[in-house]
Amino acid sequence: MTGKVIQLERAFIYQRNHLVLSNVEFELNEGEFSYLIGKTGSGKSSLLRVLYGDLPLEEGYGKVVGIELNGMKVSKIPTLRRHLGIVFQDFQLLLDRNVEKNLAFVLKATGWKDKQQINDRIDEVLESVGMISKKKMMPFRLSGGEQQRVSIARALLNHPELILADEPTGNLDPETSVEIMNLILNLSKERNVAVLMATHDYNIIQKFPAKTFKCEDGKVHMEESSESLFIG
Ligand SMILES: Nc1ncnc2c1ncn2[C@@H]1O[C@H](COP(=O)(O)OP(=O)(O)OP(=O)(O)O)[C@@H](O)[C@H]1O
Repeated sequence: MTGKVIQLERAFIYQRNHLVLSNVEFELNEGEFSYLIGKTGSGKSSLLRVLYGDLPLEEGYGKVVGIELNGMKVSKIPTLRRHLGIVFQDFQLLLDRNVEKNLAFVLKATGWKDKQQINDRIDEVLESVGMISKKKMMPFRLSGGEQQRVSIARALLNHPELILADEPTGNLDPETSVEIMNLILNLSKERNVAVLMATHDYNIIQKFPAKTFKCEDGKVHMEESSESLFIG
């Protein structure tokens, strides 16, 4: 490892034929927490999608958790995803099964076979997000904050080096957003997991200042200071 979990050099990011971001130079270090901000449509989700292999990197160089994005074969995507945790605004839990089975599904899909190891790992991640008592609950019986805790637990299952979070507090009230931020920041610190979190939530950034990248006018640049932030 180079100590970098994300490296993009002269990267061009497209949605179909539409150029979204050009000449992107971007690096994130091991264990580092950072924000990705910018107005609606500025390219935050597109950048994250390139990083988790959901959009191809067509031009430039890219490496995420040690895996090169250039010309990455579809068959390599599961390997990339095993080293990553992804957290979405709308949680994306499977609604037809309980919390435990949601997590077991991911472990089985990523090659875990031993029942005892699967159970133990599920208990560990649920403990770490304070949700062990809700293991048998169906997702629709949980609050938004609880569902997001489960989705963070799911992201932790395979000991990721990097968590990519796309507006993880976007569907939560302000108080619950602060709880979820505390959880993400503590997990990042305790486990040395890097986080890149796209957000529109100015209150959260003010409350928890951190390194901030901004998508603007088809470019990504680092914000010098949180005082100059403007989020559309
Ligand atoms: N599937 C798609 N096909 C074509 N263009 C798309 C597609 N998805 C997004 N775009 C375009 O790409 C640009 C960047 O969108 P993107 O979703 O990355 O922005 P964003 O910063 O994440 O916005 P938001 O904050 O609203 O989520 C926009 O111009 C959008 O219209």
